[in-house]
Amino acid sequence: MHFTKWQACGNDFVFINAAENPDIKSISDQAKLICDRHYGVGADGVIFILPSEAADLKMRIFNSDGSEAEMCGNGIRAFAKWAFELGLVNEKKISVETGAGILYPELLDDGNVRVDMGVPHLSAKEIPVLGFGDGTVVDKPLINGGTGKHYQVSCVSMGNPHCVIFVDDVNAIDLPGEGHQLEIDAHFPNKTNVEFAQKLSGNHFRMRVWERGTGITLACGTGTCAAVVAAILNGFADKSADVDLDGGSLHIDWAGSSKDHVYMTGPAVKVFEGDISL
Ligand SMILES: N[C@H](CCC[C@H](N)C(=O)O)C(=O)O
Repeated sequence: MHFTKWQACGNDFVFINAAENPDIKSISDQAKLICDRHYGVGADGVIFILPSEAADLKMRIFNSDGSEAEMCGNGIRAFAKWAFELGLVNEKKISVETGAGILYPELLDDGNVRVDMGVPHLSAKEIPVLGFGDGTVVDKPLINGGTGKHYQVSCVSMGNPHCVIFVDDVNAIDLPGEGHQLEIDAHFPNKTNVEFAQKLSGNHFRMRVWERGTGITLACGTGTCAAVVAAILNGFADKSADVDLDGGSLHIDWAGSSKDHVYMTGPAVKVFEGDISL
């Protein structure tokens, strides 16, 4: 099976063009093997490029544990560049059908990609999160069942669930130990991605992430969007922010109301192409 490997701020994916490999089910059933960094290609996830009746193209994303996610922010930037390179689209701004709705990535002249990520989802029901009431969930207490630590969490969905925690020093966090416990916390019926964010100055943040279904990654695009939305709602930033992740930086804009779209700008780079026998 032919694949193309992309990375976006170090979050890396095996891309598969369904036109060449139509048997999505048997391939996605092997996402765990494909993502294995010893026995497979090695990646944080597998992304399929598919035809769509509702948009220019359709994207499906599978985490390295084999679970399918609604959306991938770093992935959709690479998706847009690859689709254009393959000639599947002729415009630099395209529509992509995802589990988070139809989203609009745009190729910029500097090589970056700016994505209209749609609106953030803030009600407990949409995220989903249980036990925090039905209103907008912005800043609620949560006990980390694994360590007993008590965190104030901000819950935001970008189509996929995020639990954002603001701390004084992200480097002091035991990400392997705490990330997984929070990912599977009972408040999150669909589990959650976990972001630890630290305000550096002004609208500049540092963030580390434990991703649902993958674990620690060098960056998470939807997670960065969720963290900036939470920062703005908590009064830690206004309308835009630059976020430094382990693998690179992203710029996020959001005007601040639940009807305003979130915009993410960042890089995506093709690493190599190859073939794998499954
Ligand atoms: N692990 C995520 C999917 C990948 C999202 C992330 N890689 C991004 O860039 O948004 C989830 O299960 O919701």
